[in-house]
Amino acid sequence: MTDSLDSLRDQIDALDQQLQTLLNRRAELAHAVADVKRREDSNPVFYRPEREAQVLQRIKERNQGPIDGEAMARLFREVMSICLALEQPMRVAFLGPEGTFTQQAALKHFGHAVESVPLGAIDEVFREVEAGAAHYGVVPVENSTEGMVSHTLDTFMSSSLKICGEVELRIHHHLLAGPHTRRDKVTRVYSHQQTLAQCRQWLDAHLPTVERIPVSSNAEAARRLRDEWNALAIAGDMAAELYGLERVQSNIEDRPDNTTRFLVIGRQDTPPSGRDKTSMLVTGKNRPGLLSDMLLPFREQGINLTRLESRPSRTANWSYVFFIDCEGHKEDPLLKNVLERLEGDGNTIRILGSYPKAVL
Ligand SMILES: O=C(O)C(=O)C[C@]1(C(=O)O)C=C[C@@H](O)C=C1
Repeated sequence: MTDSLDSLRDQIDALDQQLQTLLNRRAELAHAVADVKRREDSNPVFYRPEREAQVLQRIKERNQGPIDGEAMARLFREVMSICLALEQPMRVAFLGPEGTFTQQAALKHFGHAVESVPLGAIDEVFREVEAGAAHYGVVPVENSTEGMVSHTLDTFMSSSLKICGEVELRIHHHLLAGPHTRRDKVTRVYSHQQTLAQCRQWLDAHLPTVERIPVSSNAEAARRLRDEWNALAIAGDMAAELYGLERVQSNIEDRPDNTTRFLVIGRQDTPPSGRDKTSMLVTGKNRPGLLSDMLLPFREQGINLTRLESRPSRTANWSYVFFIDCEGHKEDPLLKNVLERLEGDGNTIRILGSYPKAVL
């Protein structure tokens, strides 16, 4: 005979009580961990990205369902966010305004117990963290459709901050209307330049005569609709919700796998987690074969490169800086060997950071 509704609810109540007790016990242990950190270090680092990545990865691997592994990991992400806030309240700066995909990425990575602080430009996020006004920052670094965010790469060249983590976000763009929008009188659509480019084919097919106006961010595009009657905007879920906009059409991005990668920046080095990446800046004397010689040690040691970008070095014309991402941690023997080889060949290397691969 199947259980009655009341009996099932009684079982749920009993489990909820156990879960509540266990979660508070876990929080007590987080407090104790914070005490150990304070005893061991006069300038303790409470946020441990390598530990969080290990916890979340293990949650996903051992999950038996029926809750989906990703959903279970997101649940524990929030539990750890609350535990970390008990150890030390966190301020995380991000490329604003409120409602940007960067804020979405910051909350996905740190959970909702952090104080997220919107700033107007990428270099302002770096400065906020450098000044100690925020513990960490989150900035966009590349999009699968439009490529790299050059302002982020350029800012690293003049910053001492380290990369402590990465976040990958599937990007869905929606066509939005404001409370005063007259659908039959629309003459313009607002969005960030990259977003307009990522929706180019859809706009050509559906709004070919509507003027496309780039603004500083998708959230700013959404914000403008509050006061305008002849405009539409393209933005994501958070911006639509934040500014109370109506979805005219969902998911208008040209590429369904459109993903943006974000970097977490801070002032700490991150120990190995077991599933890491390393980002570095490499410069060398401009000569034929410079780049191929730079890449040879990686191939010889069997280390996979995940990104390679070049940017003008700004020190001399036609002199370039190479941004290289590879798998592994800078403490790994094979990668250490590669770095020694590169320096031995006369290149200058600056490790931007070794950090856990994105788990969520
Ligand atoms: O293990 C630690 O170092 C903790 O502080 C505990 C904990 C957790 O809740 O599991 C919380 C914050 C850290 O970023 C990592 C993990």
